[in-house]
Amino acid sequence: MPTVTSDIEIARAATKKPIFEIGARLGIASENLVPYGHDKAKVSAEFINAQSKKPDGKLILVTAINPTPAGEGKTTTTVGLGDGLNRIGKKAMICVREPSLGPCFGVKGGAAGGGHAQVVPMEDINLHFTGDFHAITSAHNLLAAMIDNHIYWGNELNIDVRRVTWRRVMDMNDRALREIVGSLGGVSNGFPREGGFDITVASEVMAILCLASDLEDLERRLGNIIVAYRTDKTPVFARDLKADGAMAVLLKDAMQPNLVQTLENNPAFVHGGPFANIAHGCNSVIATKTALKLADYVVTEAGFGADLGAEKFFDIKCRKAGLKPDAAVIVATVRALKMNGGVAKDDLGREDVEALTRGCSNLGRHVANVRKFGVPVVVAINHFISDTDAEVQAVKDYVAHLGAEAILCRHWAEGSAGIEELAWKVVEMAQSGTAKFEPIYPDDMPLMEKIEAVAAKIYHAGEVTATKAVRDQLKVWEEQGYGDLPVCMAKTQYSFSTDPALRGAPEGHVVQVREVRLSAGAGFVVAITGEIMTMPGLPRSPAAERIVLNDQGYIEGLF
Ligand SMILES: Nc1ncnc2c1ncn2[C@@H]1O[C@H](COP(=O)(O)OP(=O)(O)O)[C@@H](O)[C@H]1O
Ligand SMILES: O=COP(=O)(O)O
Ligand SMILES: [Mg+2]
Repeated sequence: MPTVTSDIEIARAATKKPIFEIGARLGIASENLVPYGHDKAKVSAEFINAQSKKPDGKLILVTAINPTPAGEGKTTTTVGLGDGLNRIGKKAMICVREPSLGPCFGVKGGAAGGGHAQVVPMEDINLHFTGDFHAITSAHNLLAAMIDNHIYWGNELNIDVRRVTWRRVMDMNDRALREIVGSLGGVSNGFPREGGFDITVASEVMAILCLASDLEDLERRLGNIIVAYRTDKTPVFARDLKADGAMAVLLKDAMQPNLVQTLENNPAFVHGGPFANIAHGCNSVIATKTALKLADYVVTEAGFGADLGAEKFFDIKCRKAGLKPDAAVIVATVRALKMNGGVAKDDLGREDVEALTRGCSNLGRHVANVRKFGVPVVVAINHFISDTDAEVQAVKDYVAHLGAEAILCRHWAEGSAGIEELAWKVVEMAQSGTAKFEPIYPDDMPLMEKIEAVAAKIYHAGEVTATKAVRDQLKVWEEQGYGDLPVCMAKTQYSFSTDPALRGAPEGHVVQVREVRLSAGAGFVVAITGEIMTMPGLPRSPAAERIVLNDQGYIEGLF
């Protein structure tokens, strides 16, 4: 097996251009860029507002099949495809999410792409970047502190201390903080109550930043956050605590998209970072809409498999932002197809065409699902060194039977030179005008029926179960005027079902909705199914154990 240069070594060897040059290629003058060093910058709100009259470029979504724990290369393929489009002479840019420190120091590692398809500087992007996540964490926890402080000083709003729904967040995996009791230690510390921490990427503030159209909309949405209920079950909003102004101040800079570049010096926005299993999983609307004004082709990603990220990209982000996607790329890997065909994680390196063909049922389901949104689909086989010709051919043959095309892509190993065929295919699809995007359910469908529509049409569930309390809560929110909101399904990323071990394309399974949460600021209702966690834990041997500074003070172990 040839030695593989690590992502961080490739990224460190990159010849980056000054960020002002990258901006100039997009028509962004230096006075409209706020530099963070020489290779990162935020784009000014004034410049963004001045682009509104320009025509939009074509919008391409990169999604995937149900992944292995390592991920199947959506971000890598988004970067590679952006480079590939520029290589064939198209004016293209990419929009991806900011990585979370949680998976970076936990299991999955970074989220800046991989191999010769990365955004750089990958260390900065995977660590503190431009501080957006710290700002989101601070804004979220300021609100939490103001809730307990209000209760401490007499609780004029008559908050029912048993019904505070706003938790705290931290951008790190820490199971010990999932359920805590705060304000212990006596009178001066306030009124003890149960609470807990979620990971920052699951925060409603993150979702608000990603869905807000500008600073005014951001502040309005922040004010709409429901933090608690009174004993008469009426909601208490962030604006009742006068927290929205200060939160917007903390988020002012974070609202501006971050401009960086790929290894091949092509422009990239990296902005916003919600996960797609516990949140909506898409980068910010403001970055995507701005990119559409600056480039002829915009390639963006949505987290995990198409049952999660793509469904939310279509039903939440596109619906609410008025975006009309022109094409979709479904990333498939031989390893994930074999895992969906029943092969154990440790045996994925061995050729097994039979298991792979069984696992193709997962790919076929995702192709059919994306087509239900009226978006044309192409499959990108993200080539891994361990793939055999027989396995790759089996995927191509299977996809051909679906009336679609599967294109072998070697961008991880070769950069843009390895993905030209996909780039040409995406151009053909986007220019064909065949896309007729429609969300999977209408705004005025009752909330429970929306959950049932996603479960039936996307997950192929046979039934959705929910307690009377959950159903009554949805009815109350409809009476309070939230019935037109989309739903955001919190579900395992490993299966169409709520059982992470049920791979492939299960039919007729039962989706149990155990809890619902109203994100009144973000503008969606979260339906939590199965055992999904909003604060992940660290694995037995976290990646943090291998992330160090070497003798020259350089970072090692980030991947
Ligand atoms: N073709 C490939 N060969 C080897 N490793 C890859 C390949 N594509 C992606 N990777 C690695 O797999 C991991 C997941 O890739 P990523 O693009 O983050 O996936 P996703 O965005 O779908 O989670 C990263 O560590 C990346 O470097
Ligand atoms: O929300 C999850 O994103 P990835 O699939 O890119 O890990
Ligand atoms: Mg990713």
